[in-house]
Amino acid sequence: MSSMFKPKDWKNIPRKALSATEIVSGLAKLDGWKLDGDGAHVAIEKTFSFANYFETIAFVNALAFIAHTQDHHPDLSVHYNRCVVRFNTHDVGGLSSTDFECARQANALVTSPAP
Ligand SMILES: C[C@H](O)[C@H](O)[C@H]1CNC2=NC(N)=NC(=O)C2=N1
Repeated sequence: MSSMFKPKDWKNIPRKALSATEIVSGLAKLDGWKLDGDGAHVAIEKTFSFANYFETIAFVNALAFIAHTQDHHPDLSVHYNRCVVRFNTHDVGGLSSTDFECARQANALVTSPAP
């Protein structure tokens, strides 16, 4: 299997739930993401908008690639011209740095690089 498809192996990487302070400072660095829910169901969420269904599904496919390589899977709500993306880490019963890293990568999919 080529390394580009190799999922991250979390077995020997300790993960912890972020504190409220860490969550607030993480969100401040992420365009368009907000906090939703609480307790073990707390999540970060963003609605990505597109011109049509084709663009929406192209985004979903690119996001699936990120989810696979990170071995971290968002909840998705897919509509004609938008996709609501929610990350949380069920392994820690809250939010971890992986949620923020995946959210950063999701944003990068729709952000054009500086000229
Ligand atoms: C064993 C496997 O790596 C874990 O269960 C991964 C899979 N994908 C996951 N996805 C999300 N969103 N949260 C997790 O805690 C999580 N854990």
